[in-house]
Amino acid sequence: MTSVKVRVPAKVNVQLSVGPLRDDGYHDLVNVFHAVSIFDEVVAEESDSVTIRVEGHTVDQVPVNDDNLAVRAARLLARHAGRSPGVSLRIHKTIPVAGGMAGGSADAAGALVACNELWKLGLPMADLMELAAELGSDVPFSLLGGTAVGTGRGERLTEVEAGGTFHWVFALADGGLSTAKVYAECDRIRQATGEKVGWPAVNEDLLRALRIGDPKALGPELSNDLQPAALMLRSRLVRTLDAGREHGALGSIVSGSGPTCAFLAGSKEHATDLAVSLKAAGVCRAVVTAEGPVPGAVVV
Ligand SMILES: C[C@](O)(CO)[C@H](O)COP(=O)(O)OP(=O)(O)OC[C@H]1O[C@@H](n2ccc(N)nc2=O)[C@H](O)[C@@H]1O
Ligand SMILES: Nc1ncnc2c1ncn2[C@@H]1O[C@H](COP(=O)(O)OP(=O)(O)OP(=O)(O)O)[C@@H](O)[C@H]1O
Repeated sequence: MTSVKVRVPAKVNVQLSVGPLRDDGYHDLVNVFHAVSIFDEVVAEESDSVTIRVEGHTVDQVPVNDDNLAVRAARLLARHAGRSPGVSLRIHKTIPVAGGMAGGSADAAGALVACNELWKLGLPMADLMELAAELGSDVPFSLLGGTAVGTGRGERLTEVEAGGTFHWVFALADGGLSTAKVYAECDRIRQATGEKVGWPAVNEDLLRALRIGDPKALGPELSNDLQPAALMLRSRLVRTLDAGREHGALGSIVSGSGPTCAFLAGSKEHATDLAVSLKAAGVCRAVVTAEGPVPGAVVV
């Protein structure tokens, strides 16, 4: 039986600047994405109907019906290509579920690439990117990978050439956070404090640090406008972030909508040491090291 396997990375947002709430319920962003070496695998096999199986940690929270983003991606692609959507999808999840690392988006991107190959559609990347944007704001980046600036709701991407490999430590939390609820909390805080919300702009110092591959310069530039909202909804993350700083992380930040926390290290050895310290501090469910940037969804 023909089968296609695709590997798709998680992301961390090294800058997430959130503009005002738009009429369509989304926010305009400056979203600097960075793909890291934590991967989900999507396997697509020929089938008469659409089926989905999900394996891995905390997969009980992942829908195994038409709500699954990978199933939605396969159906959307089939409709676009004017063919039947028959495919058997199997997902092996390593990216934390509802963790702020674009796990569902990764699976959607993986299904687009896998089905394009399985069904021999030969659609170009540009077409897949358009379909990806229909599925979710983070899905185009999961296809592209690397490092990129996202504008609009995060779906319009411009690649950034990173000048080296960055070493990261991720503190995974128990239980996820809903992305929509975190954005809503961000709006609530802004309204309550009367904060004036400006048009987001890319941080040029951050881009420079990425381009020259300098983690010491990148660390202090990491920023996430959703962090106060994530900390309000999950106050114990304050301790997690503090522990990273105390143990010498160059930068400590909530990843996207959280609750995963990301720590930047100066080298692979530094990342390993930091991971050991964070584990010992008992401030999270699990600790993983990863490096970035890595490519987006690829057939393996
Ligand atoms: C937090 C991030 O992960 C950072 O990369 C993304 O902005 C979220 O991307 P995503 O999970 O693909 O989100 P979507 O599925 O497009 O939207 C989920 C919900 O998040 C909110 N949302 C998302 C993107 C955006 N630019 N503004 C928003 O307000 C909306 O309430 C939306 O209904
Ligand atoms: N293939 C999938 N994998 C994970 N979650 C999925 C999938 N399909 C649908 N979902 C639903 O999407 C919700 C968000 O999960 P996801 O792992 O994408 O969150 P996230 O990583 O925080 O997203 P992001 O970082 O893009 O905001 C889950 O609670 C789950 O109900």
